Amino acid sequence: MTSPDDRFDFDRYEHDLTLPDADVVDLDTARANRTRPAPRPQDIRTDDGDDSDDPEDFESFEVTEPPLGRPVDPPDEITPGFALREAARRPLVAQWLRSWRGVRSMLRWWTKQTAYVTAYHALRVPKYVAKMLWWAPVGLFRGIGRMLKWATAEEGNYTLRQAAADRKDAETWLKLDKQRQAAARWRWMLVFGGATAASIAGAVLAYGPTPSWWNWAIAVGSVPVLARLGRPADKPITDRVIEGNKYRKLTAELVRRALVSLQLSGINSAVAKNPKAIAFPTDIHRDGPGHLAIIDLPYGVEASDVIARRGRLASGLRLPLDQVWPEQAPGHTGRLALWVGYEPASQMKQPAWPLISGGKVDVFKPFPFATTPRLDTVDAELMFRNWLFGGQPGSGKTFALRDLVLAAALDPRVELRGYELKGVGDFAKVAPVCLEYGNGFDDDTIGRAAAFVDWLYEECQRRSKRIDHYGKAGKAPENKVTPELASLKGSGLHPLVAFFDEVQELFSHPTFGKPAGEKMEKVIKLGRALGIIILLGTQIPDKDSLPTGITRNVNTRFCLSVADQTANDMILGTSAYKNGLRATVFEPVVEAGWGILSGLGKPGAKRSYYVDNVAAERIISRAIGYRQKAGTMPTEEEQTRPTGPTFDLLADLLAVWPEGDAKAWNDTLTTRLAEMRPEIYEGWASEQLTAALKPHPGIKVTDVGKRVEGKAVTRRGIARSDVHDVMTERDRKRGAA
Ligand SMILES: Nc1ncnc2c1ncn2[C@@H]1O[C@H](COP(=O)(O)OP(=O)(O)OP(=O)(O)O)[C@@H](O)[C@H]1O
Repeated sequence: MTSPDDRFDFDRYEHDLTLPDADVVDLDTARANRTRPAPRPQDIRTDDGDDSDDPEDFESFEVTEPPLGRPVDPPDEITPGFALREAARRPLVAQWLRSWRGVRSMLRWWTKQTAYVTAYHALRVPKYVAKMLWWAPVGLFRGIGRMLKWATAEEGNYTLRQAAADRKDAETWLKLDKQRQAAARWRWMLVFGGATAASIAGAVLAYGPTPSWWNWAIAVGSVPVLARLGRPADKPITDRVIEGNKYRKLTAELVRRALVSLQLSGINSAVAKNPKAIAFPTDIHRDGPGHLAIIDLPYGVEASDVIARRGRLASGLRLPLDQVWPEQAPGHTGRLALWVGYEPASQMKQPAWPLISGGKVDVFKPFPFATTPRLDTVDAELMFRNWLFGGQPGSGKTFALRDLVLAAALDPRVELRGYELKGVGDFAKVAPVCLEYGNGFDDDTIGRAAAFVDWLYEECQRRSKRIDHYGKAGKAPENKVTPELASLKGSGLHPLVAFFDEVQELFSHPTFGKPAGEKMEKVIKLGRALGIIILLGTQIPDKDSLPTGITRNVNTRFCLSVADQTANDMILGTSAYKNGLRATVFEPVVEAGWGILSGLGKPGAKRSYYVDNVAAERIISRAIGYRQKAGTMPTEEEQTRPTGPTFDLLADLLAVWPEGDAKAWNDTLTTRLAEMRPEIYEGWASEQLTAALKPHPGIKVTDVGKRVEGKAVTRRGIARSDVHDVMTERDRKRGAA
């Protein structure tokens, strides 16, 4: 049977198949010219001879790789120059030796560790001595036994001789025995020599004229050695210093294990395919009092995914939570910086605040405010910033807020005004340099705090006119307060720091809360460029206690320990928790001062400097000195002190109340008040009394009807029981404070 190909007349149709413009190619030459790719192992034939020339061989055929075209889309390969730059070169000098801070923290850690180990063992010396005395005799006999065994030179040789005997190899056996005898000869000589010398030394020590401390010195030198020889291998003389959790030097393996233990599918599936999917672009190295690992996570895994699982990571490393500090590393979102301290942060001693011992502050420049887990200093700024401090009771927000107020006090240009609405006097030390200061959570103080917010708004308006004026004069190029304008006496544009601690008391107040919140939002928006710096501290971050308009506009936030995600995000902003900024990991009281600082560089965990009342007093006395020199110390007349009212309206009202009346008209009351204290109440009408009673929402000003000469007359008035109740409550609160 013929195949279809056999029936085709190639010669006849050849010219029809050749295209006019096409080249006629000699296929044999073209094939010969084609560069052959290297054969793959499976293509290499093992039969001998050149089969391609064998016309009889129909089963074998040449296998060549299909010719590869040019890559359509060449892979982005790292160019050699770039790769070289990126290559992790080992640092010439170890990282920890490069900075004084690194050396210091290393030495500090080492000294601390050595001191601890020394003290630990020193306490146990009696126990060690008893153990040594117990095991030393055993060691003596064991040592003699070992020496005798060594002298016979049987070790090793015996087995070889036995093997020769088994093989019936007499010649080898004799050679080996001869060797043993030669070795044993000089060993025995040494043993006898040593034993004689030891006996003589013993006799001299026992009966000779040697001082007794020699005996002690020899005992101290030899007993531990003998005890070491005598004790069983599993019973060390000394106790282990560290059990369980301890500092572990970070290794790539440890980090990989911990990351895999997070159960992040992106990490686990990548590592299952390629164990090197977790990469380390630089060596793990010492960094401050701990080790730092820079980690490139598998493709698609974000550093924030890991940061959000800090607890699991610490578990994977078998370390306490506050020893493990993952952070986003610069470069790309999948690069993680994992710092592991030598010891938990709660046990690391924070250095003292540099501003306690000396130094002025320029609010236009950064000053130390906090430390990182590595004990690096974090600088804060005040100018053109508003701050929000949030945290549950005992988180340390008042102390952190006070640090900023103390720093501001050290700049004599700064005007300080503030309210502490908790009423315990945390800011009392700062009061002497404040132009306005209030302390308490009674309606009176809260009312004044609200009035202060109104005043701040008016101050914004005044300042904006001044800025406009100086801007036209070319002295405020960006229509902002400049250091020159701030220092210019009489410019009215000096920095003004207004602080409100426990501000939730103000914003959640039934009367003043809403308007104060709205005004504060405006002040925060307008005041920043005008040199007005608002510092707010709150413990209840919900929309009533802290209007969202305020949180949105505050540019610097310090979120200390909070109970839940909602509180966390109220302070740090939406999605902060999701992005791994979680102040919920800090424990109140135990980790007081720790929080997430955002708005100043890279957000992360920071601990505010701890300044106690004694140190605060020292700082303020220095601040008073600077202010007196600069002529900016507020005089007593200038200072507003709402804590001790010069008159007590409520008490005065009760004193002048018309006998037997449950309700009284405002007019009647103001007339009687003016009679009693004309210096204060002279000229008061009904409206003044209504306004003065505003801080006391418990006293309702209503229409009160009375009969005057037989006719019913209605005027604005109040009830005695309201005044009485509010006054009792106020006095009770004051007593508690
Ligand atoms: N940076 C810090 N380092 C160490 N301890 C601190 C630090 N800050 C505060 N503390 C301690 O924590 C305690 C509570 O601090 P603080 O009064 O500031 O907390 P708070 O959050 O304002 O709590 P509360 O609302 O109950 O007043 C302080 O008495 C102080 O001893």
